[in-house]
Amino acid sequence: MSHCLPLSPQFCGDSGCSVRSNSVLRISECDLTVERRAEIRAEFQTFGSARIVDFLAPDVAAAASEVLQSFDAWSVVSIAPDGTPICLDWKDWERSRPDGRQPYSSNASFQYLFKSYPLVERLRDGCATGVLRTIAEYLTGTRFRRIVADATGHGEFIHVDGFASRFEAGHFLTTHTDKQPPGTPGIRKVAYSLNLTTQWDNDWGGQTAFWSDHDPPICLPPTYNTLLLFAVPRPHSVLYVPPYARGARLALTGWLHE
Ligand SMILES: O=C(O)CCC(=O)C(=O)O
Ligand SMILES: [Fe+2]
Repeated sequence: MSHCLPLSPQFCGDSGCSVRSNSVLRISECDLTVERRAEIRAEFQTFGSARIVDFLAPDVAAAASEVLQSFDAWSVVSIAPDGTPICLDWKDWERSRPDGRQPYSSNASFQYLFKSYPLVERLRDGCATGVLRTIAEYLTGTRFRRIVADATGHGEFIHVDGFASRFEAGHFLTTHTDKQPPGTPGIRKVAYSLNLTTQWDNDWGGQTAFWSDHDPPICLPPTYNTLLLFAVPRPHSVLYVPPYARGARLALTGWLHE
């Protein structure tokens, strides 16, 4: 996946997005029993993926969901016909492509179209604010890395990146493995996706699908406040959100690097 380039603080673009941020993150590590942690690890080791429900404290998840719902600093990301990644402010995208739900046609086998916000980059350049900043600090901190190391049986992770995504009608992400783009730091070992959509209809697409030559596909609906972890590389996609979908699929996604 491509990501928008970091901006300098004067160009943050989300200065209007002041949010309450005093909630203290009380997250799964303390809440998960030893048995539950062992179950999650066994699930990950058997299936290459695991889900942790009720991941964020309820007030934190609700605040983040609300902020992302009314967020304005999205870029539309996609791949241009010549194969170059696109990352355009969503308003410019709509101006330049009045039917913005239609992706560029491309000969490439990989294509995507959705709204993205480079949360961890914004944390680093000092632009992330409010509850999103709090969560970004948590996701890049040692505690989250320890939880994921425990849940997956991996060794220590050295680096975490992440972005927020918003999939609306017409959006999708075709099959890819999350294999490391050349020149980026670390080695991706585990992908995470924390869903923050409060209400989602199964008929609205947006499921995370895992594909295999040998096993039946696995199709996971975006479940609110559930953290999905899966091993990298692994073929997966986010299914097309049809024109009749009335909601937006909101998630925080990224990778833990070894
Ligand atoms: O949001 C998801 O479920 C997965 C997203 C994904 O695969 C990606 O951004 O690379
Ligand atoms: Fe992916």
